[in-house]
Amino acid sequence: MSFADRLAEAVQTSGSVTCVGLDPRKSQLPATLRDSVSTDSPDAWAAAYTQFCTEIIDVVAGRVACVKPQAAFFEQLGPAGMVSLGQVISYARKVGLLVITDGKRNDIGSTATAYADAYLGTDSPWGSDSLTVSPYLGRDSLEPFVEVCDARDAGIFVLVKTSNPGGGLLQDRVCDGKTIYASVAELVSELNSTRIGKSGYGPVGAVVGATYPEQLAELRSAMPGAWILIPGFGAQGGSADDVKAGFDGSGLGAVVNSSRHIIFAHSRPEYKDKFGDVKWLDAVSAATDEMNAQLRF
Ligand SMILES: O=c1ccn([C@@H]2O[C@H](COP(=O)(O)O)[C@@H](O)[C@H]2O)c(=O)[nH]1
Repeated sequence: MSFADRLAEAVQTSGSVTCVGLDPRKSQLPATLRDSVSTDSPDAWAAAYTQFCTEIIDVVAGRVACVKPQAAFFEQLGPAGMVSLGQVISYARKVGLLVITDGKRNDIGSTATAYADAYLGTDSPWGSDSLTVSPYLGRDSLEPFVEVCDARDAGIFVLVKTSNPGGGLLQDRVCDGKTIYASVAELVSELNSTRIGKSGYGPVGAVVGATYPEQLAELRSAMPGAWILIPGFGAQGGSADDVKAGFDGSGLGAVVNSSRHIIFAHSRPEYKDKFGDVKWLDAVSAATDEMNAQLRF
């Protein structure tokens, strides 16, 4: 089954459009886990990251649409962190969760093929269902990813309108009468045009931040066949109202990512007293329920 159709199925069976972001940070791990790291070595932290993420995965499996490990936090630990990332991807897939690896990769076409081969598809070394990619190198840098998506029923999410405050510096520039983000959206739609599956969506998705609700509405209409990954919910200020426009009439078409507000829920003021560090997994569970409830439109 194509990635787009599998994502639709994951949303329908879990009854959730939530994507849990797996962004482990040493200083924010629950004290119970942080204190178990006996030597300050990359290997020890990597083992803690694997434990942290797999325990979260156990709590959210079947209750959310997908997970999004952020490669940067694993890369911070060097090779040991990369081993941990591999373990986390494979564990999530084993328990039936779709994985979006957030690596924002891309390069010239021949190198893009190597990235695509590396990350995409169950038989690839990383075994991820999908990957975030940058459009900056142009169409010939995206096509190799799309070819691998076709061959392996995988997906990509192209950065279209990012959630950060400075993204507009380049993305909002007007060129040939339209914004750069609108031009990227056109490219996303073109690449999907011959690849739309049963769910009405193709393998080429888009990243659009919850922090730009007006542009999200514009981009939903501009890319009717593209799944939208919406980061920026929660910790970056995006709300349920802000992401509403990302969905189609059947409640499909978008998944909303929250990382810090779910995985570090034990330190949020509203959960701290009730759960604290000891019951950090209960805090993850409560934050997941809360987000699911907010996004039930
Ligand atoms: O435009 C973008 C693209 C990616 N991200 C990533 O999503 C998560 C957000 O984490 P929160 O803790 O929920 O803020 C993180 O991995 C970012 O690198 C994004 O925020 N915006």
